[in-house]
Amino acid sequence: MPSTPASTKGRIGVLLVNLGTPDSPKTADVRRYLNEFLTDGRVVDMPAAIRYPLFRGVVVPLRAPKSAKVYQQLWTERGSPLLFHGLDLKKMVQEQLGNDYLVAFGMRYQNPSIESALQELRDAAVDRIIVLPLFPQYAAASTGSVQEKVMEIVSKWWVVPSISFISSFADDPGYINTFATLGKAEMAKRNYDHVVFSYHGIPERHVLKGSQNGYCKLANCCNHYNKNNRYCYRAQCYETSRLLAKAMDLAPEQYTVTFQSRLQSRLRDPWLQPYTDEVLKEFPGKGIQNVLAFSPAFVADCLETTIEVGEEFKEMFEEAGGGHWQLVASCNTHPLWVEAVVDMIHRN
Ligand SMILES: C=CC1=C(C)c2cc3[nH]c(cc4nc(cc5[nH]c(cc1n2)c(C)c5CCC(=O)O)C(CCC(=O)O)=C4C)c(C)c3C=C
Ligand SMILES: [Fe+2]
Ligand SMILES: [Fe+2]
Repeated sequence: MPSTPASTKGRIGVLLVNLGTPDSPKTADVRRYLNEFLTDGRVVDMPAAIRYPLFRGVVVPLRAPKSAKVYQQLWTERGSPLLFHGLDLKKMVQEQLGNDYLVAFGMRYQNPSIESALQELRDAAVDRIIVLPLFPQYAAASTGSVQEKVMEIVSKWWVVPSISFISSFADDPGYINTFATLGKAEMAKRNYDHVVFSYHGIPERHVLKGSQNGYCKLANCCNHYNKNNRYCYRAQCYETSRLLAKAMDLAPEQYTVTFQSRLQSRLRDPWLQPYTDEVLKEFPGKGIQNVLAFSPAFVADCLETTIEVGEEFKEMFEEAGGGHWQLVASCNTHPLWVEAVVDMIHRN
């Protein structure tokens, strides 16, 4: 008989998840990635009988070669930034959390898959699993899709462990402090006339579908983040912006909240507005010459930050007569961000 009873407590599993990225910037790999991404019913919420033939047969074949060119611009020696920042974050969070925890990293689309990351935790017989989708603001198309995938996988396990989800962290003090610190460092280098908080867009329809008891009407309802719009993407984007502005001592007239990356569709369904590309073209006419741009919907640099905000918007701003456009780097593996993630896990 052992002198002390063995503890029944195992390690705590932590699953960090980001969106996903192609395995390489080759058209074939980009096509495979887009096929998986854009046939997800939470991303493109059309009936499956239309979605699959339309996207696999028309949209993705047309888009893949163009997207591949952009991914070629983004690619580094270490591959896609979204992937290597995620793997680096996982390592650093593991070091900080210590041996009582086991941290795994997965992507919603492509590799490393959520399935492989969950299997790592299962093999280690973790006691319970904390899932942190790396999306600060809740969207059914991003966070919701990760939650659905995790539940689909574990529902097939014979023993289903206790699982908790950190569904959003739009107002998390550590997340806000990381971006504010990065922003202040840029502001110390030069004077800016205006700040833009540019979030990934989603169709307006997605916000309305998630509206509880019809509370959200894409108007002032989103101005205050409260129990009625707890999971409203738009309300959370405004709340993040307000908190960032407060942390950087910005008055309301010194910043604008905008939405980027809308998928142009012939159906012309509206996405969240105002659109970043339209707003920035009006800045020079208003005497705004120096703009500091944040992309707070992303905690790791990726195609949407480095290329869209850092290069494409910069070019558009300059063509419209603007002076200096500067992207604030994302949280990536900033020590404050690693600490913020560790705190969120500890609090869970
Ligand atoms: C912030 C979280 C994200 C939400 C919400 C989201 C919604 C969403 N996205 C598309 C279409 C595309 N997004 C693409 C890239 C992309 N999207 C996110 C995050 C969210 N998307 C990230 C982190 C990335 C970058 C990935 C990388 O590899 O760096 C792309 C691919 C690029 C391109 O071809 O333009 C598409 C397409 C839709 C339709 C959508 C809807 C609800
Ligand atoms: Fe996206
Ligand atoms: Fe609202």
